[in-house]
Amino acid sequence: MKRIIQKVGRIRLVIIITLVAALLAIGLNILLQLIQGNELSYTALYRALISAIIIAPLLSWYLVGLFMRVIELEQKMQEWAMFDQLTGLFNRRAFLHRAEQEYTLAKRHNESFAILVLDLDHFKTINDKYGHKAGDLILEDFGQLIKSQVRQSDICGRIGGEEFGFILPRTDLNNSRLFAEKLLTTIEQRSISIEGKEIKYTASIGITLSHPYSNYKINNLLHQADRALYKAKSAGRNCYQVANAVS
Ligand SMILES: Nc1nc2c(ncn2[C@@H]2O[C@H](COP(=O)(O)OP(=O)(O)OP(=O)(O)O)[C@@H](O)[C@H]2O)c(=O)[nH]1
Repeated sequence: MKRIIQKVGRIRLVIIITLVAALLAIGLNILLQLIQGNELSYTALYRALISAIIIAPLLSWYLVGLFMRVIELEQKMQEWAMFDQLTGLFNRRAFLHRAEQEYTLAKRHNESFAILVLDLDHFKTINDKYGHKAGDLILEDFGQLIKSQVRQSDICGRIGGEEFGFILPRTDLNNSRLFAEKLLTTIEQRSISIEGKEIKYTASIGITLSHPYSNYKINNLLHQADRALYKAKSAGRNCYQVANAVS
């Protein structure tokens, strides 16, 4: 039903239902008159047809509309369950789910992939200085920026307040470094205007790799990337570091 409504559209569906209702009304009326042994009354047929033509479009317009609203709400709920409202990226749960899928796939095909954890720098200071709304706007802006920077096959999500995770399939250390460098430069060049003030922000990144022969699970790999991120913060921020296990 859902697919039919989406494919046919509300107006066409209402016209189809009306035509079917009119035909049914005439058919049933003829059947009823035959069963009762009456002569075919054209006035009764005419009345049945008119009432079907009046009632069917109104009722079906209302019901199809109601059904479409339910479909829209269902789609919205699915989105809310998967995506972070502020950035439009995967939320933590969806990110971890997709990461596990990539992990299984990479193992099966004997491939490596990169895991990056990125954290916006001094975000508390930004919130304190410009207000929570400005912090939210930066997160929104960052979500847009990320979407323009990653490939369709990459997986990225907001895994904490101002922390983001990336899975780059079939990516080695060299290419992960290039990706991190490109991302940091793009972020650095970005500025957003809030109440006439130009605000700039930076980020720090931790990188690790998943090898097909290693037994590290996604959680272990995220911890490794987190530790590398911590090193990047200690190294002065606005930079990336690679986890000890792969550097
Ligand atoms: N505006 C806004 N702030 C958030 C959101 N989620 C987390 N934060 C804030 O992000 C800040 C994170 O602060 P810290 O963990 O101290 O980190 P930081 O200030 O970025 O410092 P470093 O990570 O060490 O560079 C806190 O003030 C949180 O309140 C959000 O959705 N919106």
